[in-house]
Amino acid sequence: MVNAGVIGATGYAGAELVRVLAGHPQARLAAVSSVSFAGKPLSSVYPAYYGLCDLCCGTEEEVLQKSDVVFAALPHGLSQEIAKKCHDAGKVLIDLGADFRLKRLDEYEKWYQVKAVYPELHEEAVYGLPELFRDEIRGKKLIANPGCYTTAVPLALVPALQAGLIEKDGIIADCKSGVTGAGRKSTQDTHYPELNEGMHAYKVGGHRHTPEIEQTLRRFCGEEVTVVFTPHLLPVNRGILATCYAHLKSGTTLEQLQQTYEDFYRREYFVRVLPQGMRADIHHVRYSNFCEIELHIDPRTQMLIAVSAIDNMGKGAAGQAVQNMNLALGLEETAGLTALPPAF
Ligand SMILES: NC(=O)C1=CN([C@@H]2O[C@H](COP(=O)(O)OP(=O)(O)OC[C@H]3O[C@@H](n4cnc5c(N)ncnc54)[C@H](OP(=O)(O)O)[C@@H]3O)[C@@H](O)[C@H]2O)C=CC1
Ligand SMILES: CC(=O)N[C@@H](CCC(=O)OP(=O)(O)O)C(=O)O
Repeated sequence: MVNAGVIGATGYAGAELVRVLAGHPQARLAAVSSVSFAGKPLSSVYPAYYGLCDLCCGTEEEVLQKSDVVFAALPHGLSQEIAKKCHDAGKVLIDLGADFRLKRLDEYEKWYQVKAVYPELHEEAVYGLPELFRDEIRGKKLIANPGCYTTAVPLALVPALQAGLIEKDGIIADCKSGVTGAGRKSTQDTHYPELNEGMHAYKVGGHRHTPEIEQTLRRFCGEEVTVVFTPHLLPVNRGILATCYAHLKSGTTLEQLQQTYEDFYRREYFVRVLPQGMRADIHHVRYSNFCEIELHIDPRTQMLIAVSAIDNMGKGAAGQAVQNMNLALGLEETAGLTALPPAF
């Protein structure tokens, strides 16, 4: 059995990790931590876990001591010291935050306003998007788990980009997120009367996921890529719907695109390329690690429209983190992640 620990277990991503790990056949939850709820059972923070996971919230140090694999689900800026401690103690760290995602440290420092204190750890970290970088993740000890938008958008675009079926200029990612993406702390934007029955774009023209999406796309076309990324807040709990637009290279057909995506994801358990006529829907992937992709061509504008759907808490956070743990430890990649999404 693998001893897994969660730092920041009282947040949405941490609590979802606890739920996923509870169903993992080869992992046991060894320790969880919180600052605000120190000494209290996790089930007092999330009553759904009462009688099922009554572990008390301890300190970060306790998690580090008791775990072989540490998951950090903290606001950005807090994982660098944890990574250093895990490195020194030879433990695996899967960081759900953004501290190790950007390889260009000037970009990290600019977008997150944080100093990169251990450049060698940033160098060592691998980007945990298994469908795109699986071989880099196997056996590694420091894994940067991508965020929700930065998973949904590249999965929708990379097959076409790598195959040279779309232009790298003029890519647009128009995305909608459920409110759990904003974390547990309430704000004016996430306050029920102001959120319910509404929808708005936010951080337009400057969201910090933009350089992360560009970093991934760059790796599949070997050149700089600039993306227009616009996120919107949807009045639902879970889900990311990413509608991605790109100019087609002359002569590209829908049949060619469909075949390219089906071939690219043929062996991927978690990615479902939908046949023509089926719709990608956040409803179909809730509480799961699955991603659905739907493909269209607009013949008038000669653009690809690729729509992907994931659960921001699943494939966009905790599910993918467990998939990364499985890969890092040499376990079955799908272990603990095979439950069907609820049908309704
Ligand atoms: N929600 C999502 O869809 C996704 C989130 N992520 C990333 O995962 C991370 C966590 O996000 P999320 O769970 O949504 O956030 P929440 O705000 O829901 O939770 C934050 C957690 O961090 C802890 N925390 C906050 N400040 C500190 C501090 N100064 N020292 C120690 N612990 C602290 C809180 O613990 P306590 O207050 O109990 O001490 C809480 O457990 C973030 O980096 C986020 O960007 C990534 C992908 C998707
Ligand atoms: C709705 C909402 O606010 N979503 C978050 C993204 C959540 C996420 O993916 O977190 P990372 O920043 O760790 O990638 C946002 O836009 O910042």
